Amino acid sequence: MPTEHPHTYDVIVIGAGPVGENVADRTTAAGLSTVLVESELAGGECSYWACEPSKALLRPVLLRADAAHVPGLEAAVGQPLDVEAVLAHRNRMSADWNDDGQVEWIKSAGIDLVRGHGRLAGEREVSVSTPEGETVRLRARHAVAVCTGSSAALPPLPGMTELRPWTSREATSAKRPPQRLIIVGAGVVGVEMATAWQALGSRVTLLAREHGLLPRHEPFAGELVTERLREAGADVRFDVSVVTAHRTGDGGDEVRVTLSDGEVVTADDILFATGRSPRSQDIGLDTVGLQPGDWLATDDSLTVTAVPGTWLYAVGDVNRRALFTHQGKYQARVAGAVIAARARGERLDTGRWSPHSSTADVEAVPGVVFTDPEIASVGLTVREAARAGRDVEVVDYDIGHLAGAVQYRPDYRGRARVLVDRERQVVVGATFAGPGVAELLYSATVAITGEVPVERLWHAVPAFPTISEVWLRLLETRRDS
Ligand SMILES: Cc1cc2nc3c(=O)[nH]c(=O)nc-3n(C[C@H](O)[C@H](O)[C@H](O)COP(=O)(O)OP(=O)(O)OC[C@H]3O[C@@H](n4cnc5c(N)ncnc54)[C@H](O)[C@@H]3O)c2cc1C
Ligand SMILES: NC(=O)c1ccc[n+]([C@@H]2O[C@H](COP(=O)([O-])OP(=O)(O)OC[C@H]3O[C@@H](n4cnc5c(N)ncnc54)[C@H](O)[C@@H]3O)[C@@H](O)[C@H]2O)c1
Repeated sequence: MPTEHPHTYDVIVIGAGPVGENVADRTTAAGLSTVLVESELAGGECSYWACEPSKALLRPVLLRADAAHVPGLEAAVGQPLDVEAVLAHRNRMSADWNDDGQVEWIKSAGIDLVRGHGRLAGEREVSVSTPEGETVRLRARHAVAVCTGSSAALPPLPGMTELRPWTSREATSAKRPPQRLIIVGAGVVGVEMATAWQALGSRVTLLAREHGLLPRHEPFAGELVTERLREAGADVRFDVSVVTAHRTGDGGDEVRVTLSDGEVVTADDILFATGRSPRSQDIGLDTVGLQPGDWLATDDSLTVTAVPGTWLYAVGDVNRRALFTHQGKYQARVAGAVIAARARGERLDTGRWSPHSSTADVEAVPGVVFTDPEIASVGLTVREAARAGRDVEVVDYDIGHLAGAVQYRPDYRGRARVLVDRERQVVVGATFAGPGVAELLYSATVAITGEVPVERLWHAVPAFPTISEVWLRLLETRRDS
């Protein structure tokens, strides 16, 4: 039976992933009473089945790939990885799938937490089905923020239940490496998990329906990752899709996949890394006139524009603007400021790059793919610039020519590209592909969001001998071309 009197808060946040937690933090800091509703583990996908465990699996792999090529270290790192130790580290970095630490933080920030499945129940109302079988009704004075994230999207193949495929959840939490692993999908999850499990002892077959890996990146990024994956022993195939997939053998312990080119591939497990779906199927969208299962479109203030009254917000993966933790947390800071301003009756400041406008998740989304080599990108690619009709200069440089790169790893292979807006003379896109480039990305992000004139970049002098000298070489290449 529903309880009689709804609990009233200024703000209700559905979903205590990294994004929901940050919305709640900002609204609480602004003096608004806030409740978080969480159906699984506070901390969300990122903490337990995405960023944290995947990077914990990859860090030893990438460090070893670098160290194995540094003179004097080959022998020291020549042994196979200690798989048990890597998996134990992964478990620790996932807090052993226990959210006590997060709950403690939520309490210490002055935020209330209600455990259970939250659903919108009309304007400013949320009903929560608790694990105890009760229904708790919540009412918001000002805002409801939907921060329910995304889950793995599986292709519509027959027999999926019997196939028992891995999604990103199993790929990041598996207790041991399968002997053979088929991975379907050439995006970020596919290539990162191929890199990790191949190094941890699985024989990986990576199936791309595109003609290359990482189709949303500059083509050279996917080419370098393909080269290294093949050197590591992975079977990387392009232009193929799965026609049928089923389990065979004793107890169904073998997966048998027929491909569009007629080939048959077998393995112990199969991972579908084929994109994401919004977690919006069962959150009461129909009670506010929206379609269950849809992504929640917002304007730059993160307000769901299809619902009148500026009380409903969608923040993080569920709005599909930029599916990254850091970008969702950026949106959370903006949404928190917007909710607080509206609650105080203030006018919003919604110009580009202003406190109430989520601008960077359109103009300058940084992302690192933690493969060997790392791929770090922000802003436009050449393909995106062409699609948007932007007139850009494209400047390329071979990072392997840098003294800093050779110091880093004598066999360094890598490439950098920046796109310069011809009219405004500012950088609008950058991609770095090579070992150790992840930490370069912030410099490019500052150049783009700060709209730093290219001529001024000559005065930003990179230290010798570092990989950052790539900035100087890119400027010289542009000047001399
Ligand atoms: C394998 C993998 C690796 C990744 N690595 C990175 C990385 O290195 N860096 C990076 O920036 N991004 C990475 N991402 C993306 C990142 O995980 C997401 O962008 C991020 O988790 C989105 O945060 P969120 O809070 O919007 O959603 P989520 O993290 O999905 O959290 C949503 C929360 O809402 C809860 N919830 C859902 N429905 C309800 C409901 N009805 N009631 C109550 N609670 C509900 C869920 O239980 C969950 O806790 C990775 C993704 C994957 C799949
Ligand atoms: N390091 C990071 O920051 C990181 C790591 C992992 C994931 N992520 C985020 O998570 C998001 C999801 O990643 P993802 O790799 O699942 O999705 P994605 O959209 O990046 O890639 C999906 C891939 O699957 C392919 N695909 C889709 N349907 C298919 C089908 N039916 N058959 C064969 N191939 C199919 C696509 O062509 C594409 O190559 C990313 O957009 C990224 O923002 C970030």
